[in-house]
Amino acid sequence: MYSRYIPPAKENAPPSRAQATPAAASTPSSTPYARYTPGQVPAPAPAPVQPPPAQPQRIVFNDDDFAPVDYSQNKRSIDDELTGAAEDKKSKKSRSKKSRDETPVEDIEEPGSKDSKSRKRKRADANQDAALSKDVPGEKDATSEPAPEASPVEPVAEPQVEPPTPTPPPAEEERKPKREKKKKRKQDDNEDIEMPDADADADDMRKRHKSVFEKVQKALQAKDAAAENASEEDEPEPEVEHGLEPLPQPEPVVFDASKLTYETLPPWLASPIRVGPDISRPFTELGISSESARVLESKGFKDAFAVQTAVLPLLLPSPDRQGDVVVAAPTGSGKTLSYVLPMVQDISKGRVTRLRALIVLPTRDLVQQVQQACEACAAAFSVSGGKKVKVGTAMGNRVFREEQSAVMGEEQRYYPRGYEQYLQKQSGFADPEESDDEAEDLDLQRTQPLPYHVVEHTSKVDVLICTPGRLVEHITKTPGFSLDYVRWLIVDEADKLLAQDFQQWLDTVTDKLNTGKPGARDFPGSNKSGVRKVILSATMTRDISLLNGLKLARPKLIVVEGTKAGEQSLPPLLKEFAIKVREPSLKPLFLLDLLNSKHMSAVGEDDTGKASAGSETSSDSESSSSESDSDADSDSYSSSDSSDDEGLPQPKHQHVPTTSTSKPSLTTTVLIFTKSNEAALRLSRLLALLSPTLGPLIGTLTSSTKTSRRARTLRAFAQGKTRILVASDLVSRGIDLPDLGHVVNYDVPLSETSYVHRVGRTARAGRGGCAWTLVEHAEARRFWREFAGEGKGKESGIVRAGKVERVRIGEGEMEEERVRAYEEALGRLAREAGGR
Ligand SMILES: Nc1ncnc2c1ncn2[C@@H]1O[C@H](COP(=O)(O)OP(=O)(O)OP(=O)(O)O)[C@@H](O)[C@H]1O
Repeated sequence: MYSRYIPPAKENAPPSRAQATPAAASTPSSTPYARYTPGQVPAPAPAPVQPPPAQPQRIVFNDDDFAPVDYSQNKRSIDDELTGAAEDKKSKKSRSKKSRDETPVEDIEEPGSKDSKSRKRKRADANQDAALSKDVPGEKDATSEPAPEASPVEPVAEPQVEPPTPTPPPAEEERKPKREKKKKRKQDDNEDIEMPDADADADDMRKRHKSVFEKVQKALQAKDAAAENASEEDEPEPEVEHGLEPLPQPEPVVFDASKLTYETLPPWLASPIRVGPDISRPFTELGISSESARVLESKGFKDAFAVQTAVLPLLLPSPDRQGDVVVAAPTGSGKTLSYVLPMVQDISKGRVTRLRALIVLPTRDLVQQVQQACEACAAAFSVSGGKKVKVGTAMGNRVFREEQSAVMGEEQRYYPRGYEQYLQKQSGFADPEESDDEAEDLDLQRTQPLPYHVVEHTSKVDVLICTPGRLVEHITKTPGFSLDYVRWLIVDEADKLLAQDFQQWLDTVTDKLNTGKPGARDFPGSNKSGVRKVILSATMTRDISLLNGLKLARPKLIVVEGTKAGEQSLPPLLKEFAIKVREPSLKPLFLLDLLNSKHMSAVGEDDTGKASAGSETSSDSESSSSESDSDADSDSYSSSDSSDDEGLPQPKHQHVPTTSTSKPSLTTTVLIFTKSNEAALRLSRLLALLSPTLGPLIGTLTSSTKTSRRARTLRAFAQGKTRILVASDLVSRGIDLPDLGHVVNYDVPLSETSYVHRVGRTARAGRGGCAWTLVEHAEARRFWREFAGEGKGKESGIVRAGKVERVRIGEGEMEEERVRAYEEALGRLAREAGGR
């Protein structure tokens, strides 16, 4: 349909395909616009077009397309004088004629002729111009190869143009009548103009005018008729419209690399409910009974924190139809209580124990931690006459059968029909039509029913706190485990849980929640119907594709001020420091120097309420170590070096004997992060070898440590028996270590998110805290740009109150004696590792 060529409709239309330079024409990706004729107004740049390859000879100039304006040349000049109406047609005609005149001449030109050379030079210049013009689409294609035609002197053969026979059809016989017609018209015109008698001029002129008017009128009528005919046809011929327009091309695929912005997010994400970080209200003002509030106060929860003040009213029963809630609030801001309180209060109003709430968390340690918060709240609501909410866990820390028994109970119920079905199933003759859900459960049944009885399964817990993998196992393998009564789905550390689809847990859970089976969560017409979903994180994703999987209903986003969904906000009282490690091979010694420095004294709050590092005058109540070990306080290494204990720590070299026999020097608690389990185990052993005084204070937490041992280690740390925890990233999320003073990034974390969660283990619940990062030379650029948000091309998305301070530890050369002791310790470590 595109083999037919239509001359350009406009003055500045691009030159024809047949006029294209040879190189341009021979380039497969070249366009019909590669040729540019100097002196013409450059055509507006069309889109790149893939031309029909090597078909210029088949291009036909069809006079019929211009039938309505078919006058002779001299006739048109008269028309021009008389009427402007014919102006357009005239110019079209003259252009088309010009185009027709040019094309065959060029096509049959002798390659070596002078005219040909000059024309080719012009064409080469034009091509160069076109190549330089960035606005011409396809210019790359036309000029990407060192085109020989670009040379102004070299004649170039026109490979696609067979010289003498440019347009074989239409046949000569068809052309003849046209030529004869033309000749005849010319004769008629000449007769009109050349009148022999001069006296008859005026008369002639009138006649001529009349004749011209008539012809114009006829032409216009003919044109109208043609237009009418054309519109009556089903589909107008596209070529009439196209001319030299680009051939239709598929839309280029454009990959949208743009990030979602607040403008492109759905309204609930774009316009969150913002909460000031300092807002606080008594729990009683938020719908918690005074008896319950008293119990909460006795457990240390006097007033609601900012996030709780905002979230509680949305989750506690209200006359409005309530929707789901997404919470983005910094680490340690009290997110756990914000969902546990309303959830437990709601469940405590029931009587029967059913599985009514699921809390999904990424690690076992977090499961245990949230379990404690739930138990505290369960106790608080049971005093005000409510049901004592039963809380269970499923995290894979015990054998599955044991966990099943802890979560689900069994009892024998007299039910002859069900027993019959059971027997049929056992013998393999069950009628699938007849089997009901109960019978399906029999598949999974473990206990033999008594005659005419069925084993009935009942939930032993109201709230199940679980890891996603174990939850899926119970859904698929535990008899009677059902989500039909689940009214609360809580996903804490949501960005992690959504990004890593553990056993496709979310699909499995949402499928089970949307079964359409009538369940106790459905109260027609009630605002309590359905499942309330609460999604939380300190580093909440705003990736819609991830959030979509949650199938949220009428969601609201709560953002604690200073945090944006998608951004990472640090606690306001956190102080951050970076220590340059001049000799990476001696990095453990730098760590040891830090641990033994005055910077590691208790972290408290100065008069201004700001956290202070290295302060000897910090409040005792802020330091677990000061409560638990007064001997260590009085004799501490730091207390002997308290000259500048206010404000920021000053760079100072501490000389620490590696075989010190003095009493434990640490008056605070420290959590040290390494890059792997292996690194954590090695480092804690090395520290103990290098500093025997610190040895008894060191604990290790890795994902390869048994859960029970991890729990013991965390308990010992909470009790102040150990003061240094060396850990892998396992505990970087969510873990709440009471009054942790310092976090040390021994290894620089892999991501911003990891940095935020690691350092967020300190400066929690409105307290101060310090984060230290040991930075080797090779890591400095990345650290300052990505994490500290300083220097060239700063990229950090971390929102912080202050700046990361530079601190120097261990000025000058390391003493030889220390280095030797370090090498010995390394050797011993290697021997121990080899002997294992
Ligand atoms: N109203 C309150 N009054 C006093 N302490 C509170 C209150 N709410 C929470 N806390 C304490 O604040 C600490 C941090 O709370 P929580 O663990 O819920 O923080 P989080 O926002 O979940 O932090 P992360 O994002 O690190 O998990 C806990 O020790 C908790 O007991």
